[in-house]
Amino acid sequence: MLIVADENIPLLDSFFGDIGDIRRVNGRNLSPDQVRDADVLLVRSVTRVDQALLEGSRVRFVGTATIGTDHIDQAWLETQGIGFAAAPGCNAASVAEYVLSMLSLYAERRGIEDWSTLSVGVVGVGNVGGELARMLQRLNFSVKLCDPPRQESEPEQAEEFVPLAEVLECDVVTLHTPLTREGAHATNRMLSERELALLGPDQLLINAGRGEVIDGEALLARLTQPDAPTVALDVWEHEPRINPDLVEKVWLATPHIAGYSLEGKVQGTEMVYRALCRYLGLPVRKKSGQFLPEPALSKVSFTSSVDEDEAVQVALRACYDPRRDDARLRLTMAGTPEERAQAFDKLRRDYPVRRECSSLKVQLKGSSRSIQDGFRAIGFKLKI
Ligand SMILES: NC(=O)c1ccc[n+]([C@@H]2O[C@H](COP(=O)([O-])OP(=O)(O)OC[C@H]3O[C@@H](n4cnc5c(N)ncnc54)[C@H](O)[C@@H]3O)[C@@H](O)[C@H]2O)c1
Ligand SMILES: O=C(O)[C@H](O)[C@H](O)COP(=O)(O)O
Repeated sequence: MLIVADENIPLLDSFFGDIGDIRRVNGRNLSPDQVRDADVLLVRSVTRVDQALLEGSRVRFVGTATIGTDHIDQAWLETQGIGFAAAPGCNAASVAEYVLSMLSLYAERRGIEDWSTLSVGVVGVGNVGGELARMLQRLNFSVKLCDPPRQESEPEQAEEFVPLAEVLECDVVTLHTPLTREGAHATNRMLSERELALLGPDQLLINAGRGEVIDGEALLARLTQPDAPTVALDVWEHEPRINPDLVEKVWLATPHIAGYSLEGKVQGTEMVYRALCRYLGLPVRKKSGQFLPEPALSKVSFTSSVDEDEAVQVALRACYDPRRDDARLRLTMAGTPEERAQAFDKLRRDYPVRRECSSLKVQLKGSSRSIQDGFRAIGFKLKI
């Protein structure tokens, strides 16, 4: 069996080595010739999988080691009887930690002592937005949720949700919707000139969903106005050819790495492996946990005199501080458009190992119940 796989999927040999021969490819430029003789195709978000790529090939199963599926023409795969699996939720904790770090940095930037006084609006309350909202609620933030598809399909939970306009009143608005172009709740350019005009200078807008959910031109125009909101973007229109003018105007700019914790990536591989085993009728023998190395930072300890919020944020930023990724991206902005696009992909391909908060043991001497709850909310392991 031939498995053609994106070279950026980690642990290909460990998970798939005994299922078939693996051919590693650059997912960004995959051509029909490279997949024609494959039985299985494993991709990440940068490969468009559709009729143009697969027609006439031997491919019977496609897996994407990602949460997002907007790069896959699932309807066409179905018409061809080609099996398909994604990795829902694999990197949800990683994205939630990215957002929490943003909140910590934003509170500091604004001189806000207690970060939980910021109100947070979550748009798209699925695996990522749901996980984030749970963490925020346990950390005592006031949280508003916007998810019209869920509001409609879960009438018993309907009062949990508010309209987009109400969420846009929060101190922080964070986007976690998929990219959809059709239907009553299509998200393509969901935030355009009109919605962006509702945001003011004391607000932070974060996009960690898909770039096209915000109209980039409208955002750039809004950011040139004196009363513009603060903006943090992880995802961009036209990746990897992102707009350097937008990077310049954005507060924190990262190259689509919010979900790039090692745990998130390895769980993505594991979920696709499990789905392929099911498809082929093979036993599932491997788990992501067996391949995760000891983290470089495995323990932190705090004394009893520590301030609760400060301790949680120190530990959080020790695991992930987006300013490093922002600095790396800005350094690539000087080149030609082609050099910038290559640099964007290179930053993602060579991404340093980043571990989730769950990999860090926190020792708290003589701590209160509420400080323990704060750490637990984000998934740290506690040693009391
Ligand atoms: N930046 C990153 O690294 C990164 C990582 C993971 C996922 N993502 C993106 O985040 C998206 C969300 O991930 P998820 O795992 O939570 O997906 P999910 O499918 O579990 O949840 C998405 C939620 O968005 C809701 N939604 C759809 N249209 C909406 C609209 N118009 N307004 C408000 N809500 C709407 C859906 O009802 C659903 O509840 C993915 O589709 C992917 O594109 C980005
Ligand atoms: O959809 C996802 O899971 C994320 O956006 C993911 O982090 C994308 O990573 P990529 O496949 O582009 O490496």
